[in-house]
Amino acid sequence: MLRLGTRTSALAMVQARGVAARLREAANVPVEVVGISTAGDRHQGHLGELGGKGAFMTEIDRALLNGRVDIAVHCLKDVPGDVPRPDELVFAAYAERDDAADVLLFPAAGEIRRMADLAPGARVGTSAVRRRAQLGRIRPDLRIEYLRGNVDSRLERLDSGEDLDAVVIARAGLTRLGIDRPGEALDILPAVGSGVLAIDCRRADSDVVDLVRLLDHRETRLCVSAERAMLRDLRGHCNSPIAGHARIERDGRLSLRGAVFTPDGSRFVHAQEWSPPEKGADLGARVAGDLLRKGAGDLIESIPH
Ligand SMILES: NCc1[nH]cc(CCC(=O)O)c1CC(=O)O
Repeated sequence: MLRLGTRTSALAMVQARGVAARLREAANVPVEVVGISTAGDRHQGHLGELGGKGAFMTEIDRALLNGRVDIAVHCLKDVPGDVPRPDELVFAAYAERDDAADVLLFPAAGEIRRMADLAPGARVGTSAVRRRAQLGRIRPDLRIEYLRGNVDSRLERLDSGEDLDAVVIARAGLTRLGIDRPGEALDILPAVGSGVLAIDCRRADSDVVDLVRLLDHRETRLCVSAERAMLRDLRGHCNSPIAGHARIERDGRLSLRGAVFTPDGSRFVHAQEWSPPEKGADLGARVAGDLLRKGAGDLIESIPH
């Protein structure tokens, strides 16, 4: 029996049950999902007060390290790029990437269905600095309100009609939760790791690592290796508006686009490079180098954290 740990949010649980089902099918082993409450889920205020996204990781890492669970499932997007992972743990699989897009959603009872129809100064909810910055580039008039919490509570606040005209949510999250509502896919660069589930194991548990490897998706791993290498070299912190997205092009090469913004998006640097598919780590380093030469370091350092 394998025990699979994850956060207790509806999204985390639905993701974990999906991974458990795929493991049972691929490896013919019983898998039990264990919900683990994390500081990030318990805390209602600004994530920065807890030191950022790592607030979702600590308890789950501990449960893996002390043997309470054997496997953990994380949204890779929520795994900080500026803190090294524990040496004893390894991401044995990256599941095939789902849609990486960010979608703008509107109150269910209203008439508005497109950003172009939002009035000047309309209020848009998001907690992501990357979304805030890129919305600022498209529609500098919009008022961005800090909104975090699980998908359901964000949609509830939107639909209450009280104080928001739109919210930005990851398409992958909506799809996994089976939420089907009209929205507008935003033409912005996604977060590093968006739409990817990372499956964590104890490195020394070679039997478990071998089973979990059955779920690894090669193209996703290649893309992720480029995106994460870029993120690492940029030394971003949790308030850094950083975007990065890799893909395998039709000619078989791996491409990576990266960008770093000021908080309001008024200034930014952008880079894109290509490499052979197996050279993701080099590609990430090259794109980061290019961004840093263009001034990304100053943009990142000028933001308080
Ligand atoms: N930051 C929270 C979070 N982490 C991963 C997802 C969705 C799934 C994904 O992109 O992997 C979401 C929801 C959202 O950003 O709206």
